[in-house]
Amino acid sequence: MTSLLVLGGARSGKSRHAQARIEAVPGRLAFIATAQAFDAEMEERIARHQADRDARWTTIEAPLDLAEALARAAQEADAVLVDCLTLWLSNLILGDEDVAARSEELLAALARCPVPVAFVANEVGMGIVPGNALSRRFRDEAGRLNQRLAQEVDEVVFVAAGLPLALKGAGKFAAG
Ligand SMILES: Nc1nc2c(ncn2[C@@H]2O[C@H](COP(=O)(O)OP(=O)(O)OP(=O)(O)O)[C@@H](O)[C@H]2O)c(=O)[nH]1
Repeated sequence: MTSLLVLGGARSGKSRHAQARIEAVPGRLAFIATAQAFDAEMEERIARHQADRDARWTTIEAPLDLAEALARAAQEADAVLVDCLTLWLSNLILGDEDVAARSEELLAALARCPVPVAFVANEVGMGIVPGNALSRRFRDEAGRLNQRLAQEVDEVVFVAAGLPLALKGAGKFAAG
């Protein structure tokens, strides 16, 4: 089934773009959230996102077990949105997980996914080189993960200032 990767910076409109693309698919929709609410502001943000999704959506929260969540979501829904890969990567690094193994697991789950799936990820690393090793590792791993996903998916879009820029396979995702 076709797949989409939506890249962008913070508050670029990437989540909104990905949600709209998935909502164009008829039927039941699954939202896999990798975020965790650690404070009241994040709780409010999450509540706003939930209110923005209609009754077609179900939510699965998967801060670490993304491959398993994708396989499960694909059985219950006609299309799946994963938001976001970069936060998932951050959860893996902070949890001292094996990033390479987890990434391979995710790519295998994507290859087996029977329904359209869209991933949201941050384009990080366009600023100055971070001053500490952990941030530099995160930046490198995020770039690597985006490249891996971009190779595998049918369509890649970069969103800046709310505007989508086609990077690969324009319109191929969930067409027809
Ligand atoms: N745990 C949880 N997280 C959610 C839920 N809905 C959305 N999120 C998270 O909300 C985050 C995106 O929200 P924002 O931080 O407002 O968006 P942003 O990435 O800064 O901005 P955009 O580029 O406009 O998408 C993602 O990391 C999602 O995982 C939910 O139901 N549960």
